[in-house]
Amino acid sequence: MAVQLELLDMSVFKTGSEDERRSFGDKFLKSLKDHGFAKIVNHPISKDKIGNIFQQARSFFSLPLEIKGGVADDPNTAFQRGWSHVGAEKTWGLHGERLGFGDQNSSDSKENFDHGAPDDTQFPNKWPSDKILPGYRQKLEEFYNDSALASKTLLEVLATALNMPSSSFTSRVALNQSSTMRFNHFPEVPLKHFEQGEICRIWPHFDFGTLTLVFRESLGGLEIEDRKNPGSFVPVPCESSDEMLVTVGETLERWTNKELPAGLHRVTKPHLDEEIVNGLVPERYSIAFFCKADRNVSVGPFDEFLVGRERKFEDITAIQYQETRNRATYDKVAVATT
Ligand SMILES: O=C(O)CCC(=O)C(=O)O
Ligand SMILES: [Fe+2]
Repeated sequence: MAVQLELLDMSVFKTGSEDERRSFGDKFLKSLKDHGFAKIVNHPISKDKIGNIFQQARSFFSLPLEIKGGVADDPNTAFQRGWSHVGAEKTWGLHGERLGFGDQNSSDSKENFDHGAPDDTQFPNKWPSDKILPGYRQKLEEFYNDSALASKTLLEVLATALNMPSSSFTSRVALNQSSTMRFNHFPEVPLKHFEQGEICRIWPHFDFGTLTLVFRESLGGLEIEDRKNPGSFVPVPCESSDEMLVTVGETLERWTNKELPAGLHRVTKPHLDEEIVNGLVPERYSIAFFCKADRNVSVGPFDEFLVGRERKFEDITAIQYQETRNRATYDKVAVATT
């Protein structure tokens, strides 16, 4: 059975009263606490912008392999930049063994394109030339900035709902150094590969950052852990193309000493039979904005969450944490950078 998360209406931050904003914050916190996820509508990123950015994703992935290869990601660096071919990422490496899914040869049945902050000189972005994809870079940079702003608003709302100063989380993402925007493309696959347990579009994982904003089209496939039955997954259908799904990532789990546990999720075949066409699972696209802590900030628990409670996480910097997670995803040694 699918989970129906309440649709939270963010227009209250434009036109609503103080009470409506507080009520949004309380519901947002409850949904994140109970499920690790929340669904938001009437957020600041317009339907047109979302439609346009999916168009950009389609244009990029339909380029010939040799052009995509010209902006290939280097898995030895801490942050992903550019194109990762189908099978490059092995999300299985993060939790597959513990959860008993797949095996160590299981890679993700997807290709992706990642970019970070427009002005990042430490891990520069990789762009296809403007002659090949006119306006691609500009549109993606705009979407990155819009998403960074929306994430900051949500982090402020969340801190306020937790009775903390509103800037508690945003002051740790203020340099906007580490957030990443990702285009995912899941090519068409025979259904039988899913049924035989050979593949997953993305194996069960937690995102690494604070909050993730996910944009999807209607085709299903995203499933979240059913916290009443740990280790089992339930679909979260996309009810409207401008809906934004917000995910609690590992950094927020660590900062709150597990007061807000991260949301385990995976991408697999759609749960509705009518979405399978002649034994084939159609191609699917999604877009994720991972709002991540600035590089030298600690991802250990805040003092507020340690009063009278056992410390669950060590104090390490966000960049060190990112390196360890990236290494597990690619099964390779990431270069140490500070
Ligand atoms: O495709 C989706 O719906 C979710 C994507 C996701 O979980 C990710 O990119 O980390
Ligand atoms: Fe994810």
